[in-house]
Amino acid sequence: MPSAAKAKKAAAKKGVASKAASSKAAAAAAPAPAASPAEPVKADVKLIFPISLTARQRAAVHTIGERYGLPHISQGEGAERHIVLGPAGAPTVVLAGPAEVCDASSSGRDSDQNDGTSSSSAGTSGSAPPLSDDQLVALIKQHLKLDASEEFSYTNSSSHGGGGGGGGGGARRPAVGSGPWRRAEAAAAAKPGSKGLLTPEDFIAWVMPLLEMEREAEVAQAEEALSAGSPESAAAKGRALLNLRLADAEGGLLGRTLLTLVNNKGGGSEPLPPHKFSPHDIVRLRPSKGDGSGPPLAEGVVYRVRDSAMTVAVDDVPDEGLDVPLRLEKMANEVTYQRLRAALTCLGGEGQRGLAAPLVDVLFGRRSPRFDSAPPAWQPLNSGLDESQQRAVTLALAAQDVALIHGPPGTGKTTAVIELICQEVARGNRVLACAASNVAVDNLVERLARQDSRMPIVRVGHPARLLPQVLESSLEARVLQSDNSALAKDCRREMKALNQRLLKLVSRKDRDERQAVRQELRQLAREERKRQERAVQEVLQGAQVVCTTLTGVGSRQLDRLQFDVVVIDEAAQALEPACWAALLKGRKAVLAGDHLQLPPTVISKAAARAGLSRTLFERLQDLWGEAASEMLTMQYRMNSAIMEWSSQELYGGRLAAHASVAGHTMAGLAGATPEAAELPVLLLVDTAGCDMEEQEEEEGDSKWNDGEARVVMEHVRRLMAAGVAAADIGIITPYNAQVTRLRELRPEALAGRLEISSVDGFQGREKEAIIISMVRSNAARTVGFLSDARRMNVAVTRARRHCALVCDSETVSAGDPFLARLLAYFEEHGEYASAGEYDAGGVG
Ligand SMILES: Nc1ncnc2c1ncn2[C@@H]1O[C@H](COP(=O)(O)OP(=O)(O)OP(=O)(O)O)[C@@H](O)[C@H]1O
Repeated sequence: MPSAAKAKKAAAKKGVASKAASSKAAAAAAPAPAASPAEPVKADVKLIFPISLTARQRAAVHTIGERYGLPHISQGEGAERHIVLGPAGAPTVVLAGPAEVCDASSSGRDSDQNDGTSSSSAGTSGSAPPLSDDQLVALIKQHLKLDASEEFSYTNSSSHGGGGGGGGGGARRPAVGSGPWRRAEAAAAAKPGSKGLLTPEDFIAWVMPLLEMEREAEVAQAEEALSAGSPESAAAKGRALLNLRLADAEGGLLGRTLLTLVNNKGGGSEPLPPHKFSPHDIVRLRPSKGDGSGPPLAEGVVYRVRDSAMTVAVDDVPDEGLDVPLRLEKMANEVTYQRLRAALTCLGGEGQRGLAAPLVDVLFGRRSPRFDSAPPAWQPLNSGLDESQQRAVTLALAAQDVALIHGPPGTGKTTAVIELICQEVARGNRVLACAASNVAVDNLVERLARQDSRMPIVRVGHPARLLPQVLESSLEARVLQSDNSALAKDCRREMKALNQRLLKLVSRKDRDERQAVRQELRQLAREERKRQERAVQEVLQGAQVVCTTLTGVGSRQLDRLQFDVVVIDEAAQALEPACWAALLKGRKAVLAGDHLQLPPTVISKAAARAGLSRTLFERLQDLWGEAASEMLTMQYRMNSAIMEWSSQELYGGRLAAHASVAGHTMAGLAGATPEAAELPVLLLVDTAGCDMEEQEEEEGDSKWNDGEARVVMEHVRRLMAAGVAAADIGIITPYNAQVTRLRELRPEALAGRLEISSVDGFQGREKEAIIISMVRSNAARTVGFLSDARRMNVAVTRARRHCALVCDSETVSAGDPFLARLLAYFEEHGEYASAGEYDAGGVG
């Protein structure tokens, strides 16, 4: 290693390692507030906390707010994100960092941790050193004048219930262990008269304008890209594809036609230009030439995207106009907003909440969650369920209104959800199983079918949006198999014959017969509609599990259906209004998710700032916390060195690695060569001082970094030389422009195997080896949205055996304390390499 790089490494190590050590100590102290309620306090100041709080500390501050009845919100985005605790109109106290504790606290604790930072108004500056847990507690007690002897101890939620028939409890029943039931009641008691709680009416009044802002932002984004500029600029933004040729049109997707479009250049063999289309997008097809103002040739849904072809499912194929160069445009999806508004209107009308009325009360904190008094007896169908998964299923089965399953990465929340659904079905209950994304819903359908092939499942959704392997369970496929559907088909056949006859009845003398045929046609049309509707209703009524996306719940077909249980998987990725469409259909709700992974996408920055991206899952964690939730703690993906960073930084050190994965390394992979033994579990490739600066797009604000992209590809070569298959490697970068750059550098032969994607594209997935390209390298030390802890949590925890971080340590460490701790962790527990050596091909 060149000496300059060594010096940089030493300096960087000194700076970040000490922070990592303090973070570890903080995690060990883990001051989540005790769950029991306290007298509401009347604070005469409001506190603004520094952004350097760990995610767990932030969660603790919110819980303290809940506990003492104090307003508490997160404000700002990225580097500006901070928490405000206390009444809105009160004078502000900006908390700077550890020094303040020593200046102002009478406790005198933690003086050894004081690093001399000014306590004045460094405020939300990211440069303030992190507060330890003790310091955070001391500051809160001091400023809010809380009882100094008040204990804030980390509470363990694992004490309620056992699996496989153990556990259980009830609102009036002495809890098993400390049990969630009593905590729920007590927490409810701390909210006398529900004062200060959000009502459904408040929520609707607050969220409707935010949804409108979001709709406008989405429409503006689509329209601006398509009409404000030239078609070429829409294409440059990835929202239009120009000069396409129709290569194929095939029927068969349950009545739709699949149009396959290819690049007109090079006779259709060239790849499509870079674009932002993905399966399920709503699209419009028109001639490539022209200003795009006339009616489109067709509208449809993207069915499949390949490097060199895009397949679109359309309801109606135009008779002509498809033989010219074509343009495909990506549209805004207005239907989603109509459905969200309809669900909220229903929530707003007390009389319209039906069997969900008690649930609504619990979800708005007016009543505490209730649990069965007798322990639920159940025998796991999946005999491999671990203890925390069994506890989660027990809790959800015992719940009468709501239960939350918090599943950190790889801990098997979907596994627990599948077991729960099977158990509910075995009890004769009807289940509505949802998730925000189609992929997540299809995953549920597939895994349910695997668990019990005879389970009557129906997947509701546009066939173009479903994975081929679940088409058989789709509503349309099931409807086609029904008797009523066959009768409807007969009606259509007869109508066709009558229409042909009608065409021939043109003379005056045929008038009476014409009228009779028309009359018959009307009757047949009515009959056909009735049969179709009956077929749909019969299939849906007969299904014990209906699976659909949260948006799909708003479809007309599900209008009158009600369920015993509504299960929402990946709930932390769903907007709260989207959840309501599903929740209003059930008596009880079970939400599984991880609010410490990626939040839902919100396009409008203003709406996100105002709180639209705060999910119901997060809100319920704050409202009921451990009273109604179970955290899964055993993960089945990561080597423990990878897991430990995430566990300490975000999950209070509570994650454990299952023995089957705790020590697995690249050397243990099938096909690994002796070089694989040299691959560390954690690797930091540092570009500091290597002249690898970030660059920015002219249109749009994405960024890329050529130097990093080369280093990443060099590391791919090193992994492959060690016998790692390209399909076992994933490259993650937070910036779309870097995704494009990396794909350009990817050897053609690896195109279908070496996956390169944004963090969002990898959520819920895993690879044996993950390489993260962080891109940011600038003199101003700005890191932008890299500092979002949830994004980085998802990126790192996709890796099973090896995780490599490629970044400029000077920019990244200086830009954000959370990232500084991440780098320190990698250095301390992994290996360090200079990108200079890497770029020259000198490593490995
Ligand atoms: N009890 C168990 N024993 C063995 N393997 C398990 C167990 N539970 C889950 N797994 C495995 O761990 C992996 C992750 O499980 P699952 O997809 O249910 O987790 P998840 O929490 O939903 O994941 P993610 O955080 O990625 O969304 C799967 O391969 C699953 O088969």
